[in-house]
Amino acid sequence: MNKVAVLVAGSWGTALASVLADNGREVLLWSRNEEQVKEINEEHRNRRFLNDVELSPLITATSSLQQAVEDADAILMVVPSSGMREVASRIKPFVKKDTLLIHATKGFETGTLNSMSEVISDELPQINPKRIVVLSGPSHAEEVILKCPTTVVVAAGELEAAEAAQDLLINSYFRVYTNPDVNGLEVGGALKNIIALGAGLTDGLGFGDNAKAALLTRGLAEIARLGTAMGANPLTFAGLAGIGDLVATCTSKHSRNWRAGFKLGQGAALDDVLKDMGMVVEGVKTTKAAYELSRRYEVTMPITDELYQVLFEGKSPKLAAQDLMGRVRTHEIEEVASISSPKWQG
Ligand SMILES: NC(=O)C1=CN([C@@H]2O[C@H](COP(=O)(O)OP(=O)(O)OC[C@H]3O[C@@H](n4cnc5c(N)ncnc54)[C@H](OP(=O)(O)O)[C@@H]3O)[C@@H](O)[C@H]2O)C=CC1
Ligand SMILES: O=C(CO)COP(=O)(O)O
Repeated sequence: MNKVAVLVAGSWGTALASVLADNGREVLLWSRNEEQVKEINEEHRNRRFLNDVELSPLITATSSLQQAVEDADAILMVVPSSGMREVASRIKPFVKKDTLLIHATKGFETGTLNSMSEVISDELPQINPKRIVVLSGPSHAEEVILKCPTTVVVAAGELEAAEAAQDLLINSYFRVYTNPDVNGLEVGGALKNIIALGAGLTDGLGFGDNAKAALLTRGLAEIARLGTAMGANPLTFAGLAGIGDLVATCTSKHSRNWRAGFKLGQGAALDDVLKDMGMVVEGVKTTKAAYELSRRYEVTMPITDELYQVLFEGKSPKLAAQDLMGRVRTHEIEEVASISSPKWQG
């Protein structure tokens, strides 16, 4: 696996392209922005997203999707969830059926409530769905690009596909685990952004560490409740794509979701916060998707419900916090009647 296409040249795509280049892969990094392509090729920089870090000469940028993917042994899709279907459908004519397809996007499709692997599978029917790999875990681009020690996890229906992705990406500062639980990784990766928005909100409101710990812990409980109803292994949420990513995102200055929540907690309006960020804040759309998924799967998700009302119905964050604290008293741990966890064959 020597040639890898990375779509797109946002912060996470560029950081993953650097990991691949450090592993000796030839990387074609696609962007729809000609100026960014020129900057990467001529100056080896992607200043808008990753400041002044120098990129490897093994990374070549292109604005042609065909050129990026047609000779690629592997394609790494890192498009924000809102653009995944469009980009997947545009590459369809050029993707061969044995290409390794990995995605590292954290979100669900608005409207259909499809996961990203379902969207990719719809648009690229030539790829065996069991060979679509999900990459998730606690991994801020700003730290990966500086080669800070990072651990992630990849999941696919076929062990061999997950191991191929592991081989492609693992190195001395980027440790990659495998897991058969595609649903668990996709639910954990997407929904932690809701809780990160909430953690930012509580910090913006001036609540303390107790409130943040409560939000992380009870947030994890509702993520696991929905994930399990969708067929995930509850233990996945005790791993990198669950508690690992929650800790990294809810406590980090790098997190766009935390930063957006913080500004909302200080009284800013959602539209202004998103405009100022200039980068993707997946948690906003994911709050809507999770609110709808909780109804589809008949799962109680009080934090998601309150955040939905704050983001989309003008509820005050303070009242949302009061309402969460004033819920009817309940047990901490729920009975789980039967769990059927995904497993690899053989
Ligand atoms: N940043 C991180 O540390 C991590 C991010 N992720 C996930 O990775 C995904 C991408 O996030 P990230 O790289 O941070 O986002 P950024 O905001 O850094 O960059 C997003 C990029 O996507 C481009 N883009 C958006 N929509 C389209 C489209 N329809 N077609 C083509 N290009 C498009 C934007 O281009 P333009 O500027 O032209 O709009 C921009 O270059 C998200 O799901 C995020 O949750 C996961 C782990 C870590
Ligand atoms: O997913 C991430 C870290 O694992 C990045 O989170 P943000 O999108 O909130 O920056």
